[in-house]
Amino acid sequence: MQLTNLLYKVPLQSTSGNMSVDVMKLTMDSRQAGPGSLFAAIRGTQTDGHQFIDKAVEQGVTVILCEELPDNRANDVTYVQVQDTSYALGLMAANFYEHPSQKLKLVGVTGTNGKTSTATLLFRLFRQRGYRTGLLSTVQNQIDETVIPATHTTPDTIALNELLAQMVQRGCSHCFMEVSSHAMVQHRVVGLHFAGGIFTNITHDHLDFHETFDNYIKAKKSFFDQLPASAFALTNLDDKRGLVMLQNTAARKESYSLQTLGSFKGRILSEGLFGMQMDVDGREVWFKLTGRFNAYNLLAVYGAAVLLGEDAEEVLTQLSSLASPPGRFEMVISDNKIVGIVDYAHTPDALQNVLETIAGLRQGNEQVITVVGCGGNRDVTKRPIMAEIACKFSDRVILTSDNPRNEDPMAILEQMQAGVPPIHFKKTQTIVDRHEAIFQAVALAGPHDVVLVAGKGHETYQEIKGVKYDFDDRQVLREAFQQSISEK
Ligand SMILES: CC(=O)N[C@H]1[C@@H](OP(=O)(O)OP(=O)(O)OC[C@H]2O[C@@H](n3ccc(=O)[nH]c3=O)[C@H](O)[C@@H]2O)O[C@H](CO)[C@@H](O)[C@@H]1O[C@H](C)C(=O)N[C@@H](C)C(=O)N[C@H](CCC(=O)O)C(=O)O
Ligand SMILES: Nc1ncnc2c1ncn2[C@@H]1O[C@H](COP(=O)(O)OP(=O)(O)OP(=O)(O)O)[C@@H](O)[C@H]1O
Ligand SMILES: N[C@H](CCC[C@H](N)C(=O)O)C(=O)O
Ligand SMILES: [Mg+2]
Repeated sequence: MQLTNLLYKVPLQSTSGNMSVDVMKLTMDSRQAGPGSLFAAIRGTQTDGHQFIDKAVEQGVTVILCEELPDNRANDVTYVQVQDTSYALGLMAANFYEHPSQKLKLVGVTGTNGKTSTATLLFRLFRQRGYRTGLLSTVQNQIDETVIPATHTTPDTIALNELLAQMVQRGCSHCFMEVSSHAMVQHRVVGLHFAGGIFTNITHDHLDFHETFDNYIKAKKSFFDQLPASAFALTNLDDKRGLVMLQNTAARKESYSLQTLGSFKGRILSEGLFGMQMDVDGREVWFKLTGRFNAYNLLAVYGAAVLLGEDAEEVLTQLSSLASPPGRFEMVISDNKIVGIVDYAHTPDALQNVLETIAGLRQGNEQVITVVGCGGNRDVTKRPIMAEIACKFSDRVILTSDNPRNEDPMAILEQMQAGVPPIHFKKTQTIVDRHEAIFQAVALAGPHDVVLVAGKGHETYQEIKGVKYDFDDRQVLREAFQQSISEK
């Protein structure tokens, strides 16, 4: 694409060099830059992309997009200076891929918890309704039946537009995507046209990145601030910040609630381990998902589908046949009836929701044994809180490693231990090795007891010092069940 077309609507500060060059590829990584490509220098959290401009030039790059022009500029390279490279790149990626988001109905889901669940249920629902559909999620990206591995909850702006363009090419009419708070701050969705936005909830997370809760709220809210008037903005009225999110949006304001009157109203009638009965806008429906948090997700999915023009009754009938997404309250039951639950609860709020759901499903004096850890190189403030919640709602707790990444696993566990109230010391154990921790939990369990393995959900690896080792909580649970039965 001609550089001038690529720069359509991009606020420029200055340019130098030939502006009638052709750009074949966009990249923000100098290691991927070469002849015909445009390298965008982005100031990151680890390093500053501006440091790699010379390297990109050496590799024969055609255009440099930057916030600061280098003093020594190459004659055969075009330099474009903008105020904010990530923002400019967002607009340029949309131009480069010819605005795929305008050629399908794109719905974004934001919030601390429930994005993957909501987006995945919407994706499955719309596929079941016969639409070609796309999904961009933490677990995986999908173009109809084709699975494309995901590296982020929200892909970077270039990958994102490329994926959307592929969806359009494959005839998709809808795409459901997660919009993380990181994505908002880094302008990953800046050039996109949304048909709708959904807010799930907001609780503490990612304070390592956003620093204050206020910044985190602002990041989520900015998604609704940028929605066009043609879109719908569907919010959770029962969340304290539900209305704040929509304060400045131009989009049509819609809401859902389990507690008050919203555009879409639901009520849980009964709950069991294998599903729940709800009243949704006056219709009684049985869902295969359980837990109050899933009642919210289902209501959001139903509301969004209706706002996209689908028939309410048909939507509810089809929703009732859908199962939970992978690693979200996923059950593995042993031959002797120990109930294993693998859940991606990696925030205090999610952990509490899952444990409260389990507590609500208890019928007698079954024990709840929780295995939980916290990821390294992530928000440290949640560590003691998650340990405290685990203790409060469980009979036994085994603190273990999640993805330690580049931190010392024992140091993370010490921060978790600091949250364990003295009265719970006796029921708490610390086992660094996650495999061993799961085996120990199963060894402690008897028939009908619940073993909750929290934090990693669908993940099939454990990341330790830059290496991703094969690890699947569901698989390890199955192995532990087998061993416990053969020993008994
Ligand atoms: C905190 C964060 O979001 N980091 C993302 C960010 O990295 P960064 O800002 O640290 O980048 P950096 O390493 O400082 O480098 C700055 C720039 O120099 C460039 N560079 C670097 C080295 C080099 O040799 N040449 C070069 O050009 C880099 O490509 C980059 O453009 O930009 C990178 C390139 O797009 C991302 O891969 C990286 O995601 C990392 C892997 C990550 O873990 N992100 C997580 C925290 C994240 O984004 N999570 C959210 C959701 C979480 C949730 O909702 O629960 C997500 O959307 O996935
Ligand atoms: N609506 C909800 N409210 C609160 N907790 C939820 C909700 N939906 C799911 N959860 C809990 O949060 C966990 C993560 O859910 P999900 O993967 O859908 O969230 P997410 O927002 O996509 O998370 P991430 O930020 O990691 O992408 C689930 O395993 C469950 O424990
Ligand atoms: N998208 C989240 C996932 C956290 C999952 C947990 N298993 C961890 O590794 O901390 C993040 O990148 O912060
Ligand atoms: Mg997600």
